[in-house]
Amino acid sequence: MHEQAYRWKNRKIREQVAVIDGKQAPTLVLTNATYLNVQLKAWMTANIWIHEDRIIYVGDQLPANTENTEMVDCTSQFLVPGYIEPHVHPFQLYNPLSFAQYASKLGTTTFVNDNLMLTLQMTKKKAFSFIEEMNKSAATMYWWCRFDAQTEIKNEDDIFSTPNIKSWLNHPLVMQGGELTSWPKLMAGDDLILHWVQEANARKKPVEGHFPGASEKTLTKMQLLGIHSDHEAMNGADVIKRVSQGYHASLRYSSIRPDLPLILEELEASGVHYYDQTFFNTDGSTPSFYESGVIDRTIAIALDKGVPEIEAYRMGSYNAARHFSMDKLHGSIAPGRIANINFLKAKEEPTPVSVLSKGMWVTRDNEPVKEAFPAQNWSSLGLEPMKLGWDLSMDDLQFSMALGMEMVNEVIIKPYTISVDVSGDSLSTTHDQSYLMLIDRKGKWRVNTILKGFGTHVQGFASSYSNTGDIVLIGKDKSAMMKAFQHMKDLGGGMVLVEDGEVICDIPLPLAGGLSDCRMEELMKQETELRNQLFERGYTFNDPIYTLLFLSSTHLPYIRITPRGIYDVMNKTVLFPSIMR
Ligand SMILES: Nc1ncnc2[nH]cnc12
Repeated sequence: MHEQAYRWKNRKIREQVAVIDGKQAPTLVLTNATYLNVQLKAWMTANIWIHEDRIIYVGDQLPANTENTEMVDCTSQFLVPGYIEPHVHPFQLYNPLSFAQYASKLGTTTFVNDNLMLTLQMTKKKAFSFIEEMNKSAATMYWWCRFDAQTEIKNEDDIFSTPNIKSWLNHPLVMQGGELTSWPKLMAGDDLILHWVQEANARKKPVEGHFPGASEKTLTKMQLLGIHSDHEAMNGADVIKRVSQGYHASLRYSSIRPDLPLILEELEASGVHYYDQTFFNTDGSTPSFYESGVIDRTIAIALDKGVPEIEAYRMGSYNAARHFSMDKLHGSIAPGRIANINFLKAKEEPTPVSVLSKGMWVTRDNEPVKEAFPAQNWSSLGLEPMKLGWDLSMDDLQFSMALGMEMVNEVIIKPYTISVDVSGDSLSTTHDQSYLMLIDRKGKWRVNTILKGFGTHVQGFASSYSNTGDIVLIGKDKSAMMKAFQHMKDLGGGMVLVEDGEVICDIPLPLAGGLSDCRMEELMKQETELRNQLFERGYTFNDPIYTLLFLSSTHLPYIRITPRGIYDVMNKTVLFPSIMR
C-alpha cells in the first residue's frame, strides 16, 4: 500500500475528532461565514472550524477550546470551495509549482496534471518521487496516467508497458487514465489499450478521451469501450451530444481553444440549463493567457453568460471533484474535506481576496503569502540543466527533399511540395518557407525538412522545448541556426532567436530544457517578448509555443516531424525515416 493512500494517519484523525470534544483546539475558526453549500445548492451561514489542513466542523457552534486558535470574522465575505483545474499540462514553459503557485493565488488550489513529460523523460521511480514532492506544496497536486506518447518514439513499448501503466494507475495521486490521444488505435481494435482502460475503470479512475469533432457513433463506441469524459467539445451542440450520452464534459477555455464563451451562449440559447456533468479547464494554456486568471476566470465567464451563480461555482469545484470521485476530500465546505476555501468580496466576483489551501493562507487580503511556496530544489528531483555532450555541424544542416510541412494554423500541418531551391546556406525572405530540423537530445539522430508558415524573417531559432524533449531548429539562415543552437546549449536549454549574428531574445529553460524556474509573472513577460519578436518576423498565427510543442504530436493532422521520421498521421506511416548521425 502506498504511503499516500491514507490521507491522514490514525493518530491525526483521532486528533481531529478530539477537536469536536474540546480536547484539542482547532488551528483556525472562520466565524459568521456565508458559505456556498454545494450539496444543498444554497448559501448558508456557519462557523467553520479547521484543524491544520482539514475542515472539522461546519455549523452554529463555536469550539470549546480555542487555545492558540486563529479566529477570523468572515462577516461580509462569501466563502466558496477552492477551485479545481482538472486538466493541467504543467510543463508549458512553466513548471508544476510555478503554475500552482500562480493559480493558487487566484483561488485554484487543486490540480490534476498530465504525466506525459515525466513518463517520457524520467524513470518511474524518479517520477513518483517527483509527484510526491509536488504534493508536499501548499497546493493539492494530482496526476493522470497517459496511455500513449502522442508522437512516434523509438521506445514507446518500453515506456507504455502494462507493468508501468499499472504502477501509475495504482498510485494514489493518480486520478485518471488518459487523456487518450490514441483513441483511434483503441477503436481499430488495440486490445492492450482496452486492457488499460479496463484497469483504470476497475480502480474507479475515469479515463478521459480526446475527441475533437467526434461523431455520435464514435462517442457511442467510446462509451462502450470505457471512456466517460472528454474536454474537446467546441460548441454547445458538442456538449449536449456528450452529456446526453452520459459523458462528463470539461468545458475548455485555453489559449488555442478559448471555446467556453461560445459554448455557454449556445447552451443557454438551446434551453439546456443542466450543468451537473460539466466543469471547466484551461488545457495547459501558454503562460501569458493566464494573465486574466485560471478557473476564477472561467467562472467569471460563466456568470457573464448567464449561468446561475451556484451552478458556476459548482462547475469550478464540486462537479470536478465528483467526476474524479474525490468529493470526500474536495469540492465542498463540509466536515472532513481538505481546507481549500476561497473568500470572495462579492458573489459575482470569483477571484478571491483571500485563499486557504490545505488550511494555509496562500493569499490574504489580496496579498500573496510568500512563504506558502518555498523555493524548490529541482536538481534533487532530477530536473537539471540540459548537458548536450555533442555539437551540431554544417553537415547536419542538409535539406534536399521535395516534401515539406505546411502550417494550416498554429497546430494543424499538411504536407506540401517544396517550391523553392533549398540547397544553399540560406533561404530568401520573399517567402515563408524555412529550414526545419528535429534533432535527438542525445545527438544520435536527426530529421530535416522544410516548414512553411513559421515566418518570413526568422533567421535562426532553437528550442529544447518540444513534445519529446528533443531539439527543434527553424530558420532561414544556417549560420544563425547554428548560433541559436549554441546559445540554447550554453543556457542548458531554452528558446533562442538569433538575427544578424546576435541573440535577439531568449527564454532560459534550465529544468531539463523544457521548463523555466521563474515565477509565472516573469515568464509571461518573456513569452510575450518572444511572441512579439516572432510576429514581427512574419509568424502569422497566434501561438508559436504550441506550434513548437505540437510539431511532433501525432494526435493532430496531417503530417508531423517525429523521432522516427516524417510521419503521415492519417496513414500511420513513417514517410522519411530519421537519419542516424
Ligand atoms: N495533448 C496535449 N499535450 C500537451 N499539451 C497540451 N495542451 C493541450 N493539449 C495538449
